[in-house]
Amino acid sequence: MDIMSRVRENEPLIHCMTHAITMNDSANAILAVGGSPTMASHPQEVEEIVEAADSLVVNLGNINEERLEAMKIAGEKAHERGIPLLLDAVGVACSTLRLVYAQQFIEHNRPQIIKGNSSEIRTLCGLTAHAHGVDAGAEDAVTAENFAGDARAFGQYARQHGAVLLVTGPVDLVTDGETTLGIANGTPLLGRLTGTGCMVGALAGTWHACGPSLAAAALGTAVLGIAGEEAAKDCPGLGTFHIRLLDALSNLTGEKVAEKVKMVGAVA
Ligand SMILES: Nc1ncnc2c1ncn2[C@@H]1O[C@H](COP(=O)(O)OP(=O)(O)OP(=O)(O)O)[C@@H](O)[C@H]1O
Ligand SMILES: Cc1ncsc1CCO
Repeated sequence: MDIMSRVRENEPLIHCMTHAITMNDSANAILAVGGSPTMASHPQEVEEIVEAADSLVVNLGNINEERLEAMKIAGEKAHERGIPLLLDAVGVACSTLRLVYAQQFIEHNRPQIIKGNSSEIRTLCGLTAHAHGVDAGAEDAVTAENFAGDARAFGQYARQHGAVLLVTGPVDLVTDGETTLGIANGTPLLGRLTGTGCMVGALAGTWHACGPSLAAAALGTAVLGIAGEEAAKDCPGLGTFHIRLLDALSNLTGEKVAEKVKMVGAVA
């Protein structure tokens, strides 16, 4: 059975620690593909909640003191239990606080998937980056021309940290340092709606409960990209796109994804 069907059958419990800007969209994305979301972030209850979870997503967007503390407790619990753990490194390219926190989180808790846009992942890898706030700078985008070089640089970091890197943008790159996948699905509308990167993290974290990290990461971005393409058809504007994105997500199957996925520049 494919990972998408396994999630629909098992309804895994996904603990998704994210922020107000994207909380509702992330919970609905998880529900749309068959997962069961919890979103709690109180430091005094998060350990108990992660104890019961099948997968943890930690998103560094819009942080505050309470979330920093709760995400630390949750990350340690997930590591101790050995459950799937995804770190979404939102904002590490524009905030030293988040960068240092992410580096320590990765060191201590060994997330199996580390996600970010191209500027965020370049920053984590110690490469020059041109972030525009929490968005990626155009100069940092993965393209057909720089794909092989980016695959090498990101692959080295992935091997060193025993993690899959999930890098989003017009072309997405997923690598564990051995296998690198390029995924070209999507629409520019996804870049104009806030929180779509966070939805990719929530989705990858959901499939992470029922499948290997590389496949879960690739599915996360491929599925949002394909859903975006469906939602963009004859779309009058961003508001309708937002609603149709959820419609498309809830209707996608593994077969449809296999038919629609656009792989580019795969390096194995
Ligand atoms: N110009 C584009 N063309 C096609 N797909 C895109 C484009 N821009 C973004 N996407 C898709 O949108 C999704 C989110 O990627 P993006 O890099 O914009 O994340 P992000 O900057 O972290 O987003 P956010 O800050 O809104 O959460 C990915 O699945 C990506 O493939
Ligand atoms: C965290 C954050 N800050 C501004 S927009 C946004 C959501 C996407 O990253």
